[in-house]
Amino acid sequence: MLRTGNAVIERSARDRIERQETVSPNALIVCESLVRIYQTGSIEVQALQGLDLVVDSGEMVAVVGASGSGKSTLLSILAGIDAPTAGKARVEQWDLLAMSRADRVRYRRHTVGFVRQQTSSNLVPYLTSRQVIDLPMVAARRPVKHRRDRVDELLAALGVTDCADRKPGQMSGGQQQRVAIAVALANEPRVLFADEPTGELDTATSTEVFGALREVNQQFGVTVVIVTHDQAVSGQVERTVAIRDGRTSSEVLRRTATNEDGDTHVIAEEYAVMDRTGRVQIPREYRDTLELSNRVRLALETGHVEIHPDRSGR
Ligand SMILES: Nc1ncnc2c1ncn2[C@@H]1O[C@H](COP(=O)(O)OP(=O)(O)OP(=O)(O)O)[C@@H](O)[C@H]1O
Repeated sequence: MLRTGNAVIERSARDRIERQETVSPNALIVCESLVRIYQTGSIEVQALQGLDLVVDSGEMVAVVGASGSGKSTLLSILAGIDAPTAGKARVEQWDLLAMSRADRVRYRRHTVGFVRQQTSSNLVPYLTSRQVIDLPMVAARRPVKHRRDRVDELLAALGVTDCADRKPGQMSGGQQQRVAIAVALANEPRVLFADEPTGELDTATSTEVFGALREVNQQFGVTVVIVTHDQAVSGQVERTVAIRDGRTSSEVLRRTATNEDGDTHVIAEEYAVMDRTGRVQIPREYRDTLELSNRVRLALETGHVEIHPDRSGR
């Protein structure tokens, strides 16, 4: 019981310590209670309403959610394109709420890479692949020899060496997206963000582009965060984070297990996401099935918590 002022203080200190411990030391991206409000005239839209997310260094994560749930807003904030209204957002050592304009330029140039859905908007119509991959390195004032070697390395890693001297109009959609990934990786960012990178592509080409993202994740150790509607894509990453109404609502974790006969299979488990204050969203189908409404009874059992419908009749 927290009756006295001192006890309350003790508890908040403990909560703070527990909070620090819950963020893994390997965390590269940390969002806590992140809020983004857009104001258009007198209308206010809360695109992010207290979103929590942690992504570890080297992870490949898919972010899914209905249209308007806040996925693109989240990615724009993390990529340094948009600024949050409140909350906490950290990528590597950068605090995204307290960056100066110069910091933001440095952050976008060196820490993150971004691939957009529209294949055409990632590239420049009159530049060849070699020239467009070189551009971010010219902006970062990298030496000529380094630039030349890095272009060759990226073209080879993404399987588009044969497209080195072609312009976007001379390449397929899949080839254009692979060159776009190379452009995003030119300055060796820690994180690659991709907003619906396979949205304009057919299934076979989507698989090819997704394979390229996986390849760079493994080969270069770059952390990859993909916003997608594509079930095939989200089903192939180890972690899928679902956003609903501007908050993270659930996560699916996948792992490979081997049975007694030595056969391997993928196990996917869905988890609800609990926020910093202990709030958990119960899926609608569970609420409907058990007729859970505004009041439920909680019971702490050994190793789990039970939620019961309110049968008090009041
Ligand atoms: N610049 C803006 N001005 C006003 N409202 C905006 C702006 N950008 C996004 N919104 C609103 O914020 C909410 C979240 O939008 P967002 O684009 O992040 O969702 P999304 O999940 O990426 O959707 P989609 O899958 O359709 O791209 C929506 O209600 C949207 O209308």
